[in-house]
Amino acid sequence: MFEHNVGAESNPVNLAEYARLARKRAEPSAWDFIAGGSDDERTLAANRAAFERWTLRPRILSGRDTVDVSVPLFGRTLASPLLVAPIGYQGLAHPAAEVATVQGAGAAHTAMVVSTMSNRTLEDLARAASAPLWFQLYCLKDPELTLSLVRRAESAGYEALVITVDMPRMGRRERDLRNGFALPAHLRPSNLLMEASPELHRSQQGTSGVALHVGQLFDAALSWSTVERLKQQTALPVLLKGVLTREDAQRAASVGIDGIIVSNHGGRQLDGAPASLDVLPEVVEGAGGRCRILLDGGIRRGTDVLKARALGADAVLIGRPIMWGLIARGAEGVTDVLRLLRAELEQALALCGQSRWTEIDRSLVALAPPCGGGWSAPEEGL
Ligand SMILES: Cc1cc2nc3c(=O)[nH]c(=O)nc-3n(C[C@H](O)[C@H](O)[C@H](O)COP(=O)(O)O)c2cc1C
Ligand SMILES: O=C(O)C(=O)c1ccccc1
Repeated sequence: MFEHNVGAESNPVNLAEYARLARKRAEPSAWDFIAGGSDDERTLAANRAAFERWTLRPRILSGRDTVDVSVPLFGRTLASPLLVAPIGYQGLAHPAAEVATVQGAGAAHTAMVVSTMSNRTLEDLARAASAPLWFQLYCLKDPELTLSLVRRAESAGYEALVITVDMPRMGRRERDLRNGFALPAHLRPSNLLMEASPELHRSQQGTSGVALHVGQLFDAALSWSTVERLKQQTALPVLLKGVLTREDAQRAASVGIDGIIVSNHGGRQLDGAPASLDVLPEVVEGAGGRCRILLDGGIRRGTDVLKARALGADAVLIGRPIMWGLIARGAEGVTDVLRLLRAELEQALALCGQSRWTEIDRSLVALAPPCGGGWSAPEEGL
């Protein structure tokens, strides 16, 4: 359905072309870590397939010639509904690691979520920022260490706390096991002041150093009481990332959680979990208007962003395509990926006869029989 070779080498015009460029440039085991999912990668594939099942219902003769994609969120207006998803170990993608991503996102006026597992300190990243930053928290076995990360994020000016709740342990990423993937010795989880564990850097076929490290560090018994305590301990808006059911959305709302990120972690955790888009409506229902709803997983086109909005998302996060931009072109690549996606979104909005992001509703989409073709980037590596 979409064949595109011309210009892909030098000047990508869409995210698929960035994927191709990045794949050529990346070190193969780093590419596999970034691109891969868990087990059979069914959930990874499902994220994309879900978008292909919806069509848009454009309305004609709207008489409107402006588009406004700004979105009010947690007391501030974001320039667009796109955010950079939290991604750990970005030193695998570029020597400047998260610094380049922060700069690239800033140039595109796009908010970014910084991972607990960044290769630069959260303070260094705050200094490099020119757009809002949120902090993504992995709850660690040591509750004092966890709380110290929250305090550091508050002091550095981060505007929201995203608690990732879908990784009590790391999914089995078979590409990493096959590659004996480990974090190269020159890279560190810089926010964690203690000595890095040797396991993290030990390459051994059949094991993942990153997964072993997660097993040592992360709270495998993470529970609602931990989340409720953290909510009481901070004045920042708190979001839960990794909610996929109505029941959990109801509970999150009832304990005062400010936002939910509907996510299956880009197909990297439970394989067999539903596509995030497919469960968006039930999560919206469960939250009952009490939380803001964000979504990530498989967003590759402006029209995907529009579909997520029509089904109830207030904003979306972009994961792997940011790494494609970073690998291909550093900070400028990140900016370009975000600009391309935003331009596609504005174009799609206008062609749908809409002028405001905030006014889009369910009537903009309809379920359609499979129309063939679809996303053809090599990210799945098949
Ligand atoms: C290489 C990589 C590292 C990631 N690291 C984190 C992380 O540190 N914290 C987190 O909450 N999510 C992490 N994620 C998940 C992303 O935030 C996001 O949920 C997912 O990538 C969205 O799907 P997409 O890549 O299809 O856009 C990571 C994803 C990738 C691909
Ligand atoms: O790989 C991931 O999905 C992820 O969340 C992570 C966790 C620990 C370190 C780096 C990335």
